[in-house]
Amino acid sequence: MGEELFHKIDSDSDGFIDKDELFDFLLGQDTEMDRISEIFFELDTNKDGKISKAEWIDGYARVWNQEEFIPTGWKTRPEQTESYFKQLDSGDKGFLTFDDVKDMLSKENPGIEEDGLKEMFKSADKNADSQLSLAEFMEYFIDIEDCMTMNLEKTKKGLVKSIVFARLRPQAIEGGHKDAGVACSKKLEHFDKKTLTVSGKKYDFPKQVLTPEVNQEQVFDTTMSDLMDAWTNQEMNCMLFAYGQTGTGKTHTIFGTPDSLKSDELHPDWGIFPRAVYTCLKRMEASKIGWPSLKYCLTASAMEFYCGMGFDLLYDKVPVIIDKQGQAIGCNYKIIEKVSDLANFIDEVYGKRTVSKTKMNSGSSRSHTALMLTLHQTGDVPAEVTGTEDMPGMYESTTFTVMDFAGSERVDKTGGERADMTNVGIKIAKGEKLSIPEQGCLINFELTSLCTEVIIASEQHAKKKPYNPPKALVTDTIRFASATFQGRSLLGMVICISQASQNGWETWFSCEMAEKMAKLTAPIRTVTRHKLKTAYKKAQKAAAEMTKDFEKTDTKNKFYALRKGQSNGMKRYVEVLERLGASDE
Ligand SMILES: Nc1ncnc2c1ncn2[C@@H]1O[C@H](COP(=O)(O)OP(=O)(O)OP(=O)(O)O)[C@@H](O)[C@H]1O
Repeated sequence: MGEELFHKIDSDSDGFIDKDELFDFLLGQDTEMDRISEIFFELDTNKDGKISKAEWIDGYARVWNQEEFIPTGWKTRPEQTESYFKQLDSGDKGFLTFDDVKDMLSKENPGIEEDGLKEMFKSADKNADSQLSLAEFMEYFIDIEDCMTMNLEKTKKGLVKSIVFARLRPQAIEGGHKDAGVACSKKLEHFDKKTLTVSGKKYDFPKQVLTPEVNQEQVFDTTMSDLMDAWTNQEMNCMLFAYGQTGTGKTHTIFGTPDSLKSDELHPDWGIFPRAVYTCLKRMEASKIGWPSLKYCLTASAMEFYCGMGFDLLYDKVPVIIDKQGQAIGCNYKIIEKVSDLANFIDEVYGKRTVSKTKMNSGSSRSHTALMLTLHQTGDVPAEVTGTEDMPGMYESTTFTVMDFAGSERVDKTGGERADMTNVGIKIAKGEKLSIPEQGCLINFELTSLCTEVIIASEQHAKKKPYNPPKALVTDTIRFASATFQGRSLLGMVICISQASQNGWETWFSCEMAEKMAKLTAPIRTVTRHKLKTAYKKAQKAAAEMTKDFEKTDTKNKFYALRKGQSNGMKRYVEVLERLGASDE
């Protein structure tokens, strides 16, 4: 707890808490200015004007035994509210008595006498059993308005800007990310919390540079705060591009260590994906308290884009159709009820990915992977929300996609001859296998095309014109990702960067790409809400048609695998809607 809190307060992640950081944190907790100065003085034992981690760990418990600790955001982050409830619950009873909450109430309401605090307790204690259950505690204290607030950056025309971050990989002690002291045509010369300088060019596109010492929790809190809110509370689809040279830590950033995925409790090594699952499930549980008609189901799907085409990683790698809206049709999915359900999902996904050994990473991914978490929600929507009338049994689904892009690399690093895109195109058309340099060539082509699409989309939106992703001469990868540029999803991006001198060119390429992505401005749309029963009928009809199509298809027909995947995916979707009660009378 002490260490976790240290990182939370150390907002610039320089390894020290300075006075401003402590003030920022504690003023938010309603602590008096004088008391904050006293706390700072007490913790800064060597009086160098900053609190090191050792000083913090040493003094934290001492100081906070005198102060009751209230975590930041406990009223706006349901996932924090639960842990705060547990902290207050002396003796792990599973409920709170007046004595448990008395100090917290008096801190929150300075000047109110004990009788007044008792009145508050009574108001929260709905069933008058002198105990606050988690549900009662949340219902009384959670600030729904604040939960719904996002800080998206917008242009004057109201277009939403993409949210781009850079994460620096720690120096490796061996392998391709150990500094070999080799001069390269480009060089990472400097980085700080906001900028990166590569060969004289200063990049200021990152909303924040996540420096090497930044831990997994901080990466999630920083990069995902708005995306999580958009996805779980604001009816928006979200897409996070993870990009970087091979071995720079994309998989580490997305998933974290394999062992950590066995845990269902918050784990320090979890990457973004398990944290998103954990936070989403906690939020849904908390939402059910204030909104009893809510039912939800979280599903995970995965697609691989290899040789420009999409394949379902959860169903025999059958091809997936990307429709005109850039949506993947008929992907199979797994139901995720707890974080440890992800372990199997990830084993399956990453076991099936097309991986080649390159000089830089023994398990380098030479394909792009889309990992999709879809939150299906149904419930009665009250008139206060619709603005018109009560709408019973409504349904919506929002998807959070992580697009794990294979990195661009110079040919001499992948090991092989230089490839040419025309020959690559001919080979793909003939269905021939690509060599590693040819896979690299296609990857570079797709990444460059994506940047071009960002520029076109932003120009169109600035002119108040719609952007249409290209239909011809593009790969499925680009059609899928560029739907985001239309405003169908809120876009975030994390680029992972190596510090090693021999990787300067790749670092420069990553910065150039991220700089372009950061220029994206789009009119972000919310998803459409339907009646659950209507969505169910439509899905049943589509599943029946697709199954009929598939059953009529000969195994030798080139569309056999595709139709098999579609019919399976649609049947599974029908099952999800049934889980939500769509078939109940
Ligand atoms: N921030 C970090 N902290 C600790 N270890 C890291 C970090 N980033 C990367 N690593 C380690 O570096 C190695 C390579 O990282 P990872 O597999 O995540 O790279 P990648 O970018 O996904 O590569 P590829 O594109 O080839 O799949 C792993 O052993 C990982 O644990």
